[in-house]
Amino acid sequence: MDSGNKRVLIVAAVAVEKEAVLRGLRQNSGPYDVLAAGVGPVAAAAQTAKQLASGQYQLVISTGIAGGFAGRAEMGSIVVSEAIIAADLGVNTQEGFCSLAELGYGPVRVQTPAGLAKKVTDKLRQAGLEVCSGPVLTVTTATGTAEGEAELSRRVPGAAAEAMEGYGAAWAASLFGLPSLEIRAISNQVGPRDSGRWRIKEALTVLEKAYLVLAEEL
Ligand SMILES: O=C(O)c1cccc(C(=O)CC[C@H]2O[C@@H](n3cnc4c(=O)[nH]cnc43)[C@H](O)[C@@H]2O)c1
Repeated sequence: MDSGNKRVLIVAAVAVEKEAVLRGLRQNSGPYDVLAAGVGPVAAAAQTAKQLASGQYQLVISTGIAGGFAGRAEMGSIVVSEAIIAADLGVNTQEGFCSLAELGYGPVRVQTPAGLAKKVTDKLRQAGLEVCSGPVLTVTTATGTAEGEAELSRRVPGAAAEAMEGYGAAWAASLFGLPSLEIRAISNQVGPRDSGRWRIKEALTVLEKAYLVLAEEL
């Protein structure tokens, strides 16, 4: 991530995520700003757009913890987006889910520049982190059943993770003509709700490690 003379905006949802990112970046005054924008795509989009209006940025990163799809992203691993997809933006019909894109109302996907995704993935892997690069889904309702997980895997083959903000931040970035990326630490598996198996502290530690590695790149 060559920042040139422009800044990188890192958009987390909640304070503990923001703090983990800042610990990784060693709180120093590099060319980045870290926000806790709130939970969900609307909060992420609104806060990202507000911040980008200053015209100081070259890249937006949506970040935090996420659910991982089994067989793609296990607990304690990192997911780097190839694309950021609004996976539940559409209509449920008797024939099944129909996305906004299929209905002709515009995109539901923001592509991450391939070179950027590869560079970040390689860098994190070289540092010994377990990393998967793939589609990261944005949902407005977290998945809590095996059927829900199966349906999302069917809609987006190769889906690596689900979270609740990425598409909002990425859409705001695209309105300003900026590229975006999502970097998530996996705290739980997507599927039947079992909050006793969530590993939020561990995921926040992995998130911190990821930003320690990326600090030199930002
Ligand atoms: O209580 C629950 O069962 C529950 C299930 C999923 C998510 C939550 C949250 O309150 C977390 C929302 C927050 O964390 C991100 N996140 C982390 N894991 C997931 C997930 O599996 N699906 C969706 N979002 C997830 C999300 O980006 C929010 O910022 C509670």
